[in-house]
Amino acid sequence: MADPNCSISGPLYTMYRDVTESDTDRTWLQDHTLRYDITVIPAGTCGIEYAKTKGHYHPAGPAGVSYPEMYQVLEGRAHYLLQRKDLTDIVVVDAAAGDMVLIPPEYGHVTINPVHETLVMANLVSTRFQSEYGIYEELKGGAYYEMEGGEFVKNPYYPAIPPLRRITPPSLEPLQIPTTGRLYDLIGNYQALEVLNAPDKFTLALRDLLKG
Ligand SMILES: O=P(O)(O)OC[C@H]1O[C@](O)(CO)[C@@H](O)[C@@H]1O
Repeated sequence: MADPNCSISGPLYTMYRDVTESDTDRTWLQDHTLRYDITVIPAGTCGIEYAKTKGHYHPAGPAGVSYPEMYQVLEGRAHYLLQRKDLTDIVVVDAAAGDMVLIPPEYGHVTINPVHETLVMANLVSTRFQSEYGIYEELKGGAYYEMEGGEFVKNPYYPAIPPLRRITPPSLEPLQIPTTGRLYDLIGNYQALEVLNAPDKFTLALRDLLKG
């Protein structure tokens, strides 16, 4: 957090791992090395900074491309603060209930709850890796902190970084991922979800995803 001594009553957020509606879905996810999770970030601030997740990067898979992740806002609003590993691009994606957001390879991510309403979001992600927290721990969070009222303040522990780009959720059409329904309903549709395990097969579409 921007203020390491800030305090908050109760947990900043809660993660429900490996959630399914049926054993059939659980088996399908396991067979395809995928996981569906739900995260709840209650409204609130720590000091004057909005509640958020800790932040992490994903490692590269065998083909050298790092694993993406797919989110959907179920309730509330989310700011997905995405930063390239080389810090040449830092983007905040403003997402509302129903929106799906894909975290592309090379980008670390923090999710911020920027409103006075509980944020509930779901994610689908490969189980073939462990999250990497190193940079976020060393540099005390993401490259920007979002303060009450919506101001983004540069994290002073970071070197010179580009200004923050603000975008709406990019279309997932180039990846042929249907985004009109529930993220959960993509379980069983490996054509849509293969990108989570094998991003190297989709490099072109992924490269341009955040171009805006
Ligand atoms: O691991 P962090 O940085 O706390 O982020 C939590 C987020 O990461 C995930 O565990 C998976 O990337 C999500 O379920 C959750 O929203």
